[in-house]
Amino acid sequence: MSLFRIEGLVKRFGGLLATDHVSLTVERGEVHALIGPNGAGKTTLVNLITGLLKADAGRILLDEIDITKLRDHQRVAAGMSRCFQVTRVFAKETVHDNLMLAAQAHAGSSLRFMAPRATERDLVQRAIALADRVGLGGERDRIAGTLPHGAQRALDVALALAAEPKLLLLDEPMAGMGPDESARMVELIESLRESMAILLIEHDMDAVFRLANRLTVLVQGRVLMSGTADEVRGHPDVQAVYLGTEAEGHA
Ligand SMILES: Nc1ncnc2c1ncn2[C@@H]1O[C@H](COP(=O)(O)OP(=O)(O)OP(=O)(O)O)[C@@H](O)[C@H]1O
Repeated sequence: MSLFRIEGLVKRFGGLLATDHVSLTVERGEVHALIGPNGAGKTTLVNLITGLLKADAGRILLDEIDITKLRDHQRVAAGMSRCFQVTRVFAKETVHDNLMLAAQAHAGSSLRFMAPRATERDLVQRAIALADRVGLGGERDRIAGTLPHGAQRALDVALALAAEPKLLLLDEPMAGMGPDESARMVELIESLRESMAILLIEHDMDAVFRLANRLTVLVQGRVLMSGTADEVRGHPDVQAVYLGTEAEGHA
């Protein structure tokens, strides 16, 4: 069974079908990229998945649990975590304190931690492990707002990992990055795929094609196709509406 399934999802804004009966699956261990030209409905779909928007029809299942009607924090508890285009890092706190807060929030919401209660030492260990996991082990005492942009995004990923997600949603993780920072983010995402499924929304097509096992192409709210990188690249409709000159450089 697929870890994550969207079935016939619909979202209307007045007369506009922003999400038009979208279905897709994400398997365990998969990086699944969602691509499409501007206005295709990627952001709307992400907001439906995370619970920021309510679907008009259809279902969303995570590990066989129907999460369609769950609130956003309940979806996180069910195993879905999101990284934001706008980072939620507390800029005036240290890297370590940011991670402590995230670990604490998860301990408070996780039944596993309830008995026995997570001790301060457990949380410190967890914060250290999270910093190491995203390559910020040497920066734990640094004030988060003084980190370079790429490192702040890595910290944002670590905050999402604190919830121990089964599915991680990465919404434009490379936005605003130069080539070196992008390359480091690709490595980081690569290192995560063994322990969780990833749904990646990203404009950087080099990164997308390097990372994704499968891609879903959205056009005008509809799924044009889902397939491997080669299948997507070779599909004439995709080339026409998306990878062609019409949308060069855009996602
Ligand atoms: N709250 C809203 N009210 C009305 N229309 C909306 C709303 N949100 C999005 N839309 C419309 O829905 C369509 C899909 O928008 P969406 O932002 O999901 O696309 P996108 O693929 O994320 O595009 P981009 O890459 O430009 O962010 C667009 O036509 C947009 O104008």
